[in-house]
Amino acid sequence: MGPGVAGRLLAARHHTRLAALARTDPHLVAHDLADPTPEVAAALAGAEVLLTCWGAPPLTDRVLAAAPRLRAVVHAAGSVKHHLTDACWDRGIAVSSAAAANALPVAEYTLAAILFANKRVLHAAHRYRGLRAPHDWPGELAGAGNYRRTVGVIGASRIGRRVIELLRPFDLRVLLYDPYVEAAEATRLGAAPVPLDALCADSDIVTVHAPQLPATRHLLGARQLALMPDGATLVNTARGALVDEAALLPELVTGRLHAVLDVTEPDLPRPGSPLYDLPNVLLTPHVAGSLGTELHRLADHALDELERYGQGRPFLAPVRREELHHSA
Ligand SMILES: NC(=O)c1ccc[n+]([C@@H]2O[C@H](COP(=O)([O-])OP(=O)(O)OC[C@H]3O[C@@H](n4cnc5c(N)ncnc54)[C@H](O)[C@@H]3O)[C@@H](O)[C@H]2O)c1
Ligand SMILES: O=C(O)[C@H](O)COP(=O)(O)O
Repeated sequence: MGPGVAGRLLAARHHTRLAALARTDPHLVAHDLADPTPEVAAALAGAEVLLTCWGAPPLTDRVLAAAPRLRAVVHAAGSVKHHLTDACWDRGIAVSSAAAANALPVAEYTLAAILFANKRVLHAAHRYRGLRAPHDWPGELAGAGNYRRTVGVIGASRIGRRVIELLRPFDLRVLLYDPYVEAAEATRLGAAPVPLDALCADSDIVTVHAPQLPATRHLLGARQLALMPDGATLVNTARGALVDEAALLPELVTGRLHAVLDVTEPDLPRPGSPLYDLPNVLLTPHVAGSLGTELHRLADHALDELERYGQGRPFLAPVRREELHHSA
């Protein structure tokens, strides 16, 4: 685990818990691979479990060769794609990640974005700031409200599924586009399965939850964006690359569309990008899933998994080899 990340991720109680775990099971060790001291190399040689996170160096063939006793890897973050290789599965090493735990905060952010978009909160706040006298108040905001509005969810991923779940109590129609999900499964989740173009044309809010893959680059391109109704909102908490930003910008600059963007491409828009100032855009710096206490959620999840491993129980959130190749 990288030292900076460990500092943000592990609260004092986690260090205490980790130390207690290591005491109860002498084979359970967690060390900082970023600091290749002889002591760490020796620890690696005896390590049965590794705890990794963002910022940790990838478990290359060299690291794996230096850890002959390694039986399990617990990744206290999302996708393991940039941290592990097939070699882990070839060696039968059990892998767990906190991607499922990370899904809830992102889904919560999305729910908040959807509700605020429907209530036209951004728009109202912007107008309110410019008011000089009460009689300037714009009155009813046309198109505002939840009643009978439609949310289009792209991707029945871990996060997409949680979003659909969180939307259940509201008076909203939910559409789902996911080429890998059967219609019956979409219906069971509580969403109507539709093709991508139909989702864009029929949704007041389009929210993106697919992984970044070659096939999903610019999934929302000029055609899909043009299909979105006037005044519709795009919510992107997935990856900037899924949306063709060059096609999105004019739609935002004219005010035809609104957007809530936690991710962009690159993640921090270039200096001077209109995204920073447009009144119809809410821009956040990739924080939907990993802000403050949410990092502690990931640490708690990872320590639960370490504890289960120590007790000889299977992981709650095992990662299949296929996720290396299909996940974000
Ligand atoms: N903003 C944040 O803080 C934050 C945090 C965590 C994850 N993310 C991002 O959110 C997205 C979802 O993450 P996840 O862990 O839920 O993903 P995931 O790994 O669960 O997604 C896999 C699923 O996506 C669906 N999918 C695959 N290709 C698709 C396509 N072409 N169109 C529609 N659906 C498709 C399939 O159902 C597949 O099972 C990812 O892009 C991830 O990087 C962002
Ligand atoms: O934005 C994200 O996807 C989360 O911060 C998790 O990232 P990761 O999947 O690359 O760990």
